[in-house]
Amino acid sequence: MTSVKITDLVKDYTLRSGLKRTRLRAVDHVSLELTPGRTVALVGESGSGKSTIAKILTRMERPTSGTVEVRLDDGTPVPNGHYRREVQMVFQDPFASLNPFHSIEHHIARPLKIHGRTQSQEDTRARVLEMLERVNLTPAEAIAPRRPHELSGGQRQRVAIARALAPGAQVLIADEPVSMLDVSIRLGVLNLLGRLQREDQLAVLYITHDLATARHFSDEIVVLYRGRVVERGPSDAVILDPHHDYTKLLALAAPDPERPGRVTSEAAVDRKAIDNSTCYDHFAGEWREAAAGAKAAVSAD
Ligand SMILES: Nc1ncnc2c1ncn2[C@@H]1O[C@H](COP(=O)(O)OP(=O)(O)OP(=O)(O)O)[C@@H](O)[C@H]1O
Repeated sequence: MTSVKITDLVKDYTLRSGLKRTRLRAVDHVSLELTPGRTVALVGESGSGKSTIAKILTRMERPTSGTVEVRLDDGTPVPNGHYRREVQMVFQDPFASLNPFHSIEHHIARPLKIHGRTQSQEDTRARVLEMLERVNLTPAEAIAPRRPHELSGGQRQRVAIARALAPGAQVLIADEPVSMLDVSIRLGVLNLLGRLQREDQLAVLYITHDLATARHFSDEIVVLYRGRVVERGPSDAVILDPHHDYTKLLALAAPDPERPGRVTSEAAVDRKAIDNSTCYDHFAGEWREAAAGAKAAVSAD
C-alpha cells in the first residue's frame, strides 16, 4: 500500500502578453496527505488549482517549490521507475482519454504489459477480462474487442478506471471523473470507484466542484480558493459546519433538495475578505494563518 504526502506545494505559471510577463500562482503553499483506504476530496471553483495539483501528482507538471513524497508501507520511497505504476489518474473526459483506433482490450492490455503484470498472451487476455468484470463491463468477452465509440460515456469511464488500475496502482487521482457523464449514471461510476477503493485499499484524491458528492464519497474535504487551502476537515464537519465564507458560498451554490431555490448571487460574500482570510482546520479546531505570499496570487514580474 502506498501513501502520498504533499508539503508546501507551490506552482507558478508565467503568462506572456506581448512584452509583458505576469506570474500567476496556481497553487499556493498546499499541503495534504493521501493514505490507503481513504478518499480526500479537493473542492473549489474553476481555476482554483485542483487540476494543477493533479498534474503535479502524476508528474505531468513540475512544482515550483514544495515536495511530493510517495512512500510504500514500510516508509521507503517508491522507486522512480515505479512511480507511474503506483500513481494513476482518471481524467474528466472519457471521450478524449481513450484512443478511438484501439480496442478496449488494447487499452487495458497495454499497461499490464508495460508494467510487467503478465507472463504470456493468454495471461494478458485473462487479466483484461478480469479487469473488465471488476468494473462491471460484462459480458467482458463481448466488450473487449469493441472500440471506444461503441460504448456509452459511463462505459468508457469504466474502461478508463480499469486501465488506471491495471498496472496495480495504489494511488488514484480522479479529476472530475463524472462531471461529463449523464446525471443518471454518475452515481453508478462513483459507487464503482468507492467499491474498488475498499477492495484495493486505494489512496484516492477526488477532485470535484460538487460538495454533495464530495461529502458522500470522501473521508476528508480540502477546500481550495485561488490555489490556497481555506478550509479542511472530516467531510461531515466541513459540509455541516462550514466556517470559511468561501465554503459557505460553495454550499449555498450547491443544489440542496431540502432547501428550495438556488442561491446564485454572491452579494452576501465579500471576495476581498476571502482573499485576506485564514484557513479553518477542523482537525485542529482552529483558524490557521494563510501561507506566506498567499495574498499575492497574481503579480507582475
Ligand atoms: N499551463 C498553464 N499555463 C498557464 N496557466 C495555467 C496553466 N494551467 C493552468 N493555469 C492556470 O492556473 C490556474 C489554476 O488552474 P487549474 O486548471 O489547476 O484549476 P482547476 O481548479 O482545476 O479548474 P477547473 O475546475 O476549471 O479544471 C488557472 O488560473 C489557470 O488558468
